[in-house]
Amino acid sequence: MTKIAVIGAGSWGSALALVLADNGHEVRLHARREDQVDEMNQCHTNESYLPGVVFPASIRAYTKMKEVLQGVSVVLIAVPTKAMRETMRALLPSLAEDAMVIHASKGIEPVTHKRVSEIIAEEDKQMKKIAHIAVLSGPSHAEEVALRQPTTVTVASENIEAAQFAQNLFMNKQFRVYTNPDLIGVEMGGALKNIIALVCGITNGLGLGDNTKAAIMTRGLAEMSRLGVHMGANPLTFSGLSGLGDLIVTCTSVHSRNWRAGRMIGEGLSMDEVLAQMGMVVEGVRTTKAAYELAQEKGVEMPLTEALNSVLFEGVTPQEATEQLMARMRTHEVETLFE
Ligand SMILES: NC(=O)c1ccc[n+]([C@@H]2O[C@H](COP(=O)([O-])OP(=O)(O)OC[C@H]3O[C@@H](n4cnc5c(N)ncnc54)[C@H](O)[C@@H]3O)[C@@H](O)[C@H]2O)c1
Ligand SMILES: O=P(O)(O)OC[C@H](O)CO
Repeated sequence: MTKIAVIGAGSWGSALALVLADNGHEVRLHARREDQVDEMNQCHTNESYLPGVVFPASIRAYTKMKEVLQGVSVVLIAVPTKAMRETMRALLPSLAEDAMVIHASKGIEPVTHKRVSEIIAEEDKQMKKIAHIAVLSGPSHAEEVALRQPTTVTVASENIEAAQFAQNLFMNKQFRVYTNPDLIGVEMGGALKNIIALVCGITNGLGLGDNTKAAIMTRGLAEMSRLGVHMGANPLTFSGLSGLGDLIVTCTSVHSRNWRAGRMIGEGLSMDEVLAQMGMVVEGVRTTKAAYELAQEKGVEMPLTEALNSVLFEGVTPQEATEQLMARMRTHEVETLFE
């Protein structure tokens, strides 16, 4: 039994806290709101994020970082990527030496273009409290994990023993965990699939069908892999759970916030209207900006990302973006064969 702090009591932090509590670990959950802490401790529910789910009574929630980190050497962080730096700054002073940090967030930071593990390492540069960083990623909607439906994910770390340690923490009969040493590939896949899910949602909102969806998912995977490999990822990682697997679950499920946000944009709502309606994080919006900037900087071709960036931030309509994509210069499908 391990004492684990889960930072972030939204959909994903709560669902993973439930998995860890099911496995007999002592789970301490950090929430920002006092009423959410009271709800979890007294009613064992989290109605604003996972309605209808009853959590194991062993999960204890706190608002104070110092309290949640008491006696803890393993921390799981599940907050939106944009909150990662402020979360690290809040937790580092109370974090134990040689701690292990596992994150479960799926984004890339605009401007710096950093992956989440890079943000965590950068924030720890002065204090040097973290021994190992790992990421947990893969096709996993919180709503289904909380119902204990069979789910598979990957844990990646540059240190394979750390990945195996995390695998053992989470693995159970309904939650199967694989390991992968390719931290870059696993993080890039998890972040970039959100862009492709937004595009799929937009085409559904436009009333387009399955041919279009298949095209976007297939060519989307091609451009995700192209950028990932350029950044140092193993190409095979993109055919695994954190690549293709997560692409399928995010592009085809009504649970996906990215897909739903895309659909509303396709139906004609503005991005501000959509984000106001969602009330939960839509990681793909900021990650589109980050990936677009990164692809431009590195000279990597990412037509779908570029098209989505033009819709989200440059006033191009979804219809115009679709026409522009279809009118692109003819090209080979598998580019490396002809180089
Ligand atoms: N929900 C899922 O099914 C799922 C699955 C896999 C990965 N993820 C990833 O997990 C991360 C968290 O997603 P989520 O679904 O739990 O989000 P959510 O919107 O459901 O909850 C976000 C949580 O982070 C907290 N938070 C802390 N600081 C914040 C800040 N500055 N701004 C906003 N929220 C802040 C919120 O209070 C809330 O508890 C994302 O990167 C997401 O891509 C989510
Ligand atoms: O709801 P989304 O679109 O943030 O996707 C949730 C998970 O990342 C699916 O694996």
